Amino acid sequence: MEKIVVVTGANSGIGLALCDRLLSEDGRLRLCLACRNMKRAEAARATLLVSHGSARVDLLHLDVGSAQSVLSAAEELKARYHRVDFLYLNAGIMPNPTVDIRAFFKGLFSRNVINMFATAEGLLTQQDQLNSDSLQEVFATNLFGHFLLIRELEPLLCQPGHTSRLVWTSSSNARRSAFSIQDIQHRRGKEPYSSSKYASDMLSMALNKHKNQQGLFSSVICPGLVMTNLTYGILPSFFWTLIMPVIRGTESLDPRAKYHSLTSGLGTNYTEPRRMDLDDEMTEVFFSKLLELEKEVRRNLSKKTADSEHYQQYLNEIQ
Ligand SMILES: NC(=O)C1=CN([C@@H]2O[C@H](COP(=O)(O)OP(=O)(O)OC[C@H]3O[C@@H](n4cnc5c(N)ncnc54)[C@H](OP(=O)(O)O)[C@@H]3O)[C@@H](O)[C@H]2O)C=CC1
Ligand SMILES: CC(C)=CCC[C@@H](C)[C@H]1CC[C@H]2C3=C(CC[C@]12C)[C@@]1(C)CCC(=O)[C@@H](C)[C@@H]1CC3
Repeated sequence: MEKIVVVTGANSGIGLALCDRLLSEDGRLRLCLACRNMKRAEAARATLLVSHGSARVDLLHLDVGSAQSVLSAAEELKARYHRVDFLYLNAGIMPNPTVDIRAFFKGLFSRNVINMFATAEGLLTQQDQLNSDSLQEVFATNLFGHFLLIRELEPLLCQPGHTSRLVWTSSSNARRSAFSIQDIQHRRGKEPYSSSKYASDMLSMALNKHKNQQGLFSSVICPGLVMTNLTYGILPSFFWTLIMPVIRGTESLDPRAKYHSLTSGLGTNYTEPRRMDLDDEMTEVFFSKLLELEKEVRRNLSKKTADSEHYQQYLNEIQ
């Protein structure tokens, strides 16, 4: 049977490489590239078709950082497909990253050096902002937009007698201490990326608890440090070329494990499951907070739509 695979943030970096790999593994699948920029999505499709000429590659406009766009994209998916077998929740941002150079050199001569290179703990901060739904942009993009998408796609993901999979592109930068259950959007901190990735680890576990009975399974992977637009936003490419041979200590289906992609000292690539630092009770509280926030975002959207309809009606009347 033809498998339907949807990948968010599929037009570059890890998402595009993943699509290429998926098509190499199974030429019969139907791939949907869900991207916010259709020009880039078309270019990605063209690239994929060069090496997989007969592949079925669809495009979908999806900005995971906008609740309205997520709802429209979900409607479109429901109109196009009867089922989604794999949903890769890959789109992600790390805006305005700053590297703490002092902490880097301090860490270089400490016992924590390997952990520092693998997780960037204590090295990276970002500057976040509010998006058009008044949510923190990193939380909205890396986590909440994907959560809303899953909720909207439940009819395609939870089908009797059928199994569907969610795969989150998380990170070894996900850290419990960067996340606060009192501040799930990370409004007050300086590590929104780390917080959002920890939140996706928790959400994956919560979804397994709540949705496994309905045939929906979620897992988390960490691709390790990969040279993409995201990393080029941290440091320029020539710098990475210089330090990459030294620091390519990469990370990557047990619901409590994160699948880390790693490279040994001899350059052999392998994956290793590692247990995530998750707390059952906090995960449940987080899940209910997301459901509450979902209601609020939906209420605000309906109000916005009603307001613009009234305004349109008013304009029609005065014309
Ligand atoms: N590179 C690395 O070392 C690591 C990356 N990751 C994770 O991997 C994932 C992919 O990142 P990576 O490939 O590195 O970086 P890229 O910047 O190359 O890819 C990110 C993708 O997400 C898309 N995207 C960003 N914001 C949105 C949005 N609002 N709606 C839809 N799509 C969006 C981008 O689209 P556009 O081109 O339009 O910006 C792009 O296609 C991210 O979740 C990242 O956190 C995890 C661990 C390590
Ligand atoms: C300033 C100098 C000389 C070196 C700085 C190196 C760091 C910029 C670099 C070391 C470990 C890296 C790392 C990431 C970003 C860049 C580093 C901090 C990530 C946080 C990138 C995104 C991810 O999701 C993680 C898996 C990466 C972990 C390692």
